Parts: sequence; C-alpha cells; structure tokens
Amino acid sequence: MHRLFFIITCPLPSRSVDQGQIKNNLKYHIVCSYFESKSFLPSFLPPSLPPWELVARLVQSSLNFRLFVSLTTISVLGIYCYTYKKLIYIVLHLNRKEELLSLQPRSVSTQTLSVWHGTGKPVSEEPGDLNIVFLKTHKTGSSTVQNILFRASERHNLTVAFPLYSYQFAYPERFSRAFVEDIPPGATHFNLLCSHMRLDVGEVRAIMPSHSIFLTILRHPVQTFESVFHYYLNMVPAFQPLANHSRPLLAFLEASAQYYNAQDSSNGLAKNPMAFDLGLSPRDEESANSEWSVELEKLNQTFHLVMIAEHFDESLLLARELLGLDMEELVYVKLNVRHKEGEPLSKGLAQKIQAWNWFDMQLYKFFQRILWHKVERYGYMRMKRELDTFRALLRETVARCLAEDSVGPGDMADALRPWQPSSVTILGYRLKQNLTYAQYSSCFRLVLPELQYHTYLYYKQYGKDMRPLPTT
Ligand SMILES: Nc1ncnc2c1ncn2[C@@H]1O[C@H](COP(=O)(O)OS(=O)(=O)O)[C@@H](OP(=O)(O)O)[C@H]1O
Repeated sequence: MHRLFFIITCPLPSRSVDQGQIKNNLKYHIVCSYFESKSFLPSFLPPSLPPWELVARLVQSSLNFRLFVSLTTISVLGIYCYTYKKLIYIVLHLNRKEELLSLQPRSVSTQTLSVWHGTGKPVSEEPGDLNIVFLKTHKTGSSTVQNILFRASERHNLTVAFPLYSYQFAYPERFSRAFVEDIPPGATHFNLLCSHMRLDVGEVRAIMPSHSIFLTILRHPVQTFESVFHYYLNMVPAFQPLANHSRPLLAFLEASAQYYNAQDSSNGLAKNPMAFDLGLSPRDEESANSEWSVELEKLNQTFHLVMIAEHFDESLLLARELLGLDMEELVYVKLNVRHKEGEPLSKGLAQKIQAWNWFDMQLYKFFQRILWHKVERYGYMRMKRELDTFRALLRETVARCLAEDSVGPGDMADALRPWQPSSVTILGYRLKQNLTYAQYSSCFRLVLPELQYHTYLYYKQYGKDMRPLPTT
C-alpha cells in the first residue's frame, strides 16, 4: 500500500530530489519522504500523522504537485517556443536586412524618415478621393509609371490635369498654373497630374488638392544621361553639333565646355537632367555642398515617395501602399525602351558621365538611401513576399497579352508605335491574337505609348482634340 501511494504520488525519482528542492516544495516533501521513510529509505523526517489526514494531504499534494508540474511545463514550453520562434524570425529578418542593406549606405537623417506615410491609406481630400502628383522626370522609366497612373485614372474616374498645349507643361520653363488646361465641366478639382514639367512646387500646389501625394522617379545618372543623350541628340542644343559624330557621347564629355552653354534653358537636360526636372539649379560643386543638402531635404519633405528605377518593383509596392491601389493595377511592361546598338558603356565613360552629372549622383544616392529605409519600415519579409506575388502576376500578364518580347517600330500596329526620335529606335509591343474583348482592352492600355494614351484621355475628358504647340 505504501509502495503504491509512493509510486502514484511521487512520480519523480525521490532519491534525485535534493534538500533545496524539498524545501521549495514542502507538501511534496512531506508526503514523499513519509512514504520513503515507510517503504524505501531510512527516515530523516519520521511522520506521525493519522492515516485519514495522510490520505487527504496525499491527494492535495498530488493535485498541487501535478498542477505545479503542468504549469511549469507549459510555461517552459511557452517560453522556449516564443524565444525559439523569435530567434528564427530575427535571424531571417537580419539576413534579409543585411543582404539588402549591404548594398546601401547606412546613415540617413531622422528628418528624412519623418515624412513616411506608412498607414496604407491614401492621404486625400475626401474618403476615397485619390490625388496624385507624379513628376515625370526624363528617361528614368517615367512613361511606364505614367501608364500605370493613366490606367488608374480610368479605373478610378480621376480628373487629369493636362497641359494647355501638347504633352508637356511648357517644358523646359518652370511649371506655372497658367500651363494647365481648364478644369472640365462637372469636376471640382484635378486628381492627377503626371506630364513632363520642370517642377515648381508652389505652382503645382496651387492647382492640386492640398493633400495630394507627390511621387517621382530617379534612375542611376549614368543610365539616365546615356539615354537622354542618345534620345535628344538632335534636339538639345548642346548635343546637336555631335549628331553625326561616330562617338558622340565620348566627344561631348571630352570637350563639354565647347558645346554646353548653361545659360540656355534648352540645355537643361544636357547636365544633371533629373536635378533640372526637379526644379533645382545646380551651382558650382564645391560651394554648393551645404545648400545642396538643404535642397535635398526640402525635396524629401515634398515627395511622399521617390521611386528608383533600379528597384522599380519595390518602389511600385511602396507606391501602392500610399495610393491604396490593388496589386493588379500595378502590372506593367517597360515602355519607351531604346534599341541598344554598339558596345556597352566603358568604365571610363561611365566615370566621365558621373563626374559631369555630379548633382544627379548626389540626388540619386540620397533618395536611394531613403527608399531602402522605407523598405525597412515596410518590412523586408513582407516586401519579399509581395515581390514574389507581384512578379508572378507580371509574368502572367506578359504571357496573356504579348505575342513576343519587345519589337521594332516596323513590327507593331500603328496605334501602338511609340514616337521615334531621329537618333535612336524605340521599341514597343505586339499583342497576342484572339484576345477576348476584356483582355484586349486591358492589354492594349498596358502597351499604349505615352502620346497615344495622353491624346485618348484628353479627348475622353474634354470631348475634343488636344491643342498643338503654338507655332510662334
Ligand atoms: N520599369 C522600368 N525599369 C527600369 N527602366 C525602365 C523601365 N521602364 C522603362 N525604362 C527605361 O527608361 C527609359 C525611358 O524613360 P522615360 O519613359 O522616362 O522616357 S521619357 O522621358 O518619357 O521619354 C528607357 O531607357 P533606355 O532604354 O536606356 O533609353 C527605358 O528602357
């Protein structure tokens, strides 16, 4: 009987219970040591309890002990699982973070972080009201972003602020409210402004709702300048004399002073084109350093998001959160892609481009850093998950819509042919045959070049054709 009670109530091997443990668990000690004394061990605490009290204590002790063991086990398991899971999370999180941050400079001012609007809700005049200013910088992938915004404008019935004449807001003049077409009858305010301009923030704010979301895009200055140079070779005065040169870019960078006149605003794209579009006036590099960082900080206060073309998908996902769009609304194909001929840029030439575009380099590095801080706040794991989903969606879209990869201007429908400058060939797309009406409608818009989409939306909004540029 004693032996049986001992086995039931003292499941732990009693010999392994040391004095310290016994003191900590007196009831256990009393009962178990009683039975030990009776059955197995020489007694060191001889009990003199009547049998009924012993049984009562035994039951109570047993229950308490089991409760104690159960609670302890649950707690230990809980703590273990929590810590272990957290550990796994931290390890993964850090690995991803390290991987991404290792590519980037790490410091950023706290002020630059303060403008993040990470609530997932659009900041707008009224609930559901979407107001967007997209500064369309030159040769940065901005037509691809504009196409996404044009599609969103149709889907959300947005009123677009169009230029009074043609496709641009009197570029390269600084933006003025006078360059904007009248608001159409029935609309109370513009919701979207996304045509080329040279930025003047005050003037933009004068015609857009006060809580508009400001977006823009930057691209690495080497690729941007190369693209600008070849695309505008016959249009920008500083480049024109080199139009027939066998190596025009090298020739320009080796003797830029000979070709470039800073006083001519038509040369705005010929040096630091992104800074020019953002309304900055780059000065002498050495003296400009401190003023320049103030200018950058001001831009950072203005723009809710500066996208980076080299991280186009990450940028779009951040924009999506700001604008409250569905992922399906972000699908895109690259527009305005130049057919590249000849050798890739040499290292030496790339360095020359960087030196020539010093302000654009500072601008790019500054906002690239900020983009990664935004990704960090967004969550690396979340970004990774969403990128995977988004890229699968992009692949599906391409497979559904396109007959093949990008094609030259001779191989596509007239309506889908992008405008061709005389200096380079711009690629476009051919749609698949046998699309349903709904598929055709969405695929057509996906590949519709800037000028055609602009013309179409203007007509839809005003019921008339756009005005051409005055000839004077
Ligand atoms: N999604 C995406 N990501 C990265 N790069 C992209 C993207 N879409 C377009 N592009 C490249 O951007 C160049 C065209 O830029 P824009 O559309 O801004 O040109 S324009 O100023 O409106 O004429 C053009 O560059 P180049 O091909 O080097 O000339 C495009 O290839």
